[in-house]
Amino acid sequence: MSSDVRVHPGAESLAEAVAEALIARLSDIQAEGRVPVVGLTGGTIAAAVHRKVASSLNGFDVDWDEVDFWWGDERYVDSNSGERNARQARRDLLDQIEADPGRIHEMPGTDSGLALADAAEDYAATLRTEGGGKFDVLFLGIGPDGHIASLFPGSEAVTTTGALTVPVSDSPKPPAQRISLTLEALNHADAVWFIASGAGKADAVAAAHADGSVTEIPARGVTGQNETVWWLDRQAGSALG
Ligand SMILES: O=C(O)[C@H](O)[C@@H](O)[C@H](O)[C@H](O)COP(=O)(O)O
Repeated sequence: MSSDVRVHPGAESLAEAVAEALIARLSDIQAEGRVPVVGLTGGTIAAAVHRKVASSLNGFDVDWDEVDFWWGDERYVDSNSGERNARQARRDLLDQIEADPGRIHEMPGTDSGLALADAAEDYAATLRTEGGGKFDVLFLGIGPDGHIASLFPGSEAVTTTGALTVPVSDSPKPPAQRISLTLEALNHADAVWFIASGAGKADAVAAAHADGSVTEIPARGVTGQNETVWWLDRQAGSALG
């Protein structure tokens, strides 16, 4: 896999660099007269990026009312649960920048009353009808096992084709029930920005850059249509050759 690897000294400088790059990208897209589409992820480094975006003075360059936000995966729990990726993103970013509620496209929670499979299908339908899916920037955290979104190694979800979303009922990382975009859907993104920090990610990052099975290391299976960037801190990049 050929991709752009950008290594920063630590989590703080990494989060700051990613935040500034996102702001610049969104501002450029708006200058072209388009509404940018962003795919968010969960995790600690994503939360740090969200806080940096919210506190950046350059954030004034972006018209935040005119940005669409989606998620690559979500935990299938109550939509008010603190476990939700969306809850974290709202608290650290979306509420701070006063994003347009009509442009925040959360995955359903259990309080929707939908069965897991129907909830996954519901999000796929929303992606189709509301023009999502063609992300300008799609963020992906990576797990120490090489998972991205809620596509875990060896799971059926990794090999699902012909669908935008997949219900995950047996996630090895709690909670067990999740909704994830499929590899096919993730691969529609214009730019894919992987973000990883800390020594615990070093082996997964190196494995993602090595040839081999995508089922074994799902992170091997996603590249942007135009750009793939691995945003790392020094520790996360320490096992790259
Ligand atoms: O739903 C989840 O469990 C998380 O979203 C998860 O997929 C996360 O993105 C990665 O594991 C990286 O997380 P950290 O940055 O916290 O290690």
